[in-house]
Amino acid sequence: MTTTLTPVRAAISLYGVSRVFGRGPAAVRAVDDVTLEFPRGGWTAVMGPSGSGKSTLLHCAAGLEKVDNGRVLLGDTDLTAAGDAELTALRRTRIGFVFQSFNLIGALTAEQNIALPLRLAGQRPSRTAVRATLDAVGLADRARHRPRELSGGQQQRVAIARAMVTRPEVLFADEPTGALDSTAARTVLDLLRAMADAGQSIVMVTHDPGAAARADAVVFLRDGRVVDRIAGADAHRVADRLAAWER
Ligand SMILES: Nc1ncnc2c1ncn2[C@@H]1O[C@H](COP(=O)(O)OP(=O)(O)OP(=O)(O)O)[C@@H](O)[C@H]1O
Repeated sequence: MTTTLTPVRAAISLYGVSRVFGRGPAAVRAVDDVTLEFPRGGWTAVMGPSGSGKSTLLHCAAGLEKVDNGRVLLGDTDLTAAGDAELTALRRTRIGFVFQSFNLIGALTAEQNIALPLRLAGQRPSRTAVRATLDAVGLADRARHRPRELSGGQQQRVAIARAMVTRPEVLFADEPTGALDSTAARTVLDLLRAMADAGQSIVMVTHDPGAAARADAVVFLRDGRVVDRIAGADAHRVADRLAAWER
């Protein structure tokens, strides 16, 4: 008999994941028994009414937040079984995270911001590698600029480059276009689309049906639970579906 190993299909798998804030009658089940796979090489958007648990789910999936119940797997690595040191190492090398507010370090140039995760992971960043990452987000000519000398859209692209410099298996983005005007948002979404087309796994929380429609699939949350999933939908269909769950 031959044994074949089944390749892990999902970039991130959640099994029965719950995250509860507070205790007793005041307890909030921000994520409530969620079982969900984010496919490898796919771009998934997470939508839902305000307070439905999107950010908490994203943080649990990225190992930024402990879960109260269930398991989170990155590929076949169990994040929920990892100790703090292992989790820190995983977050630095195998996971990238982009925030709505960019979170760049103001005193550092674009290329220094991008090199930071490599330094934190104990590597000596090569200037060529850092410049290549900056080039990939269309900002080769902004290497020496500090965040305040960049537009919001450029800052977010530096933040994406910083998240990507370690070649993470999954890029998580929490409202990456939430602070951008529509032109800058489109540039950032074009970049994410190109990355997904090149095989990058992306999980993105957004309120914007237009942004969600650029993803391959949209997962809808309500009261901490997954209530719906659609694929290949345009912005109108995403907006209609979101409105239905907001009622
Ligand atoms: N640290 C915390 N302590 C207590 N309650 C929290 C905490 N973080 C989130 N919550 C609660 O958990 C629920 C889900 O919050 P979460 O931020 O995940 O929702 P969201 O869908 O991302 O919301 P929004 O769209 O408004 O950003 C909310 O009821 C929120 O008040």
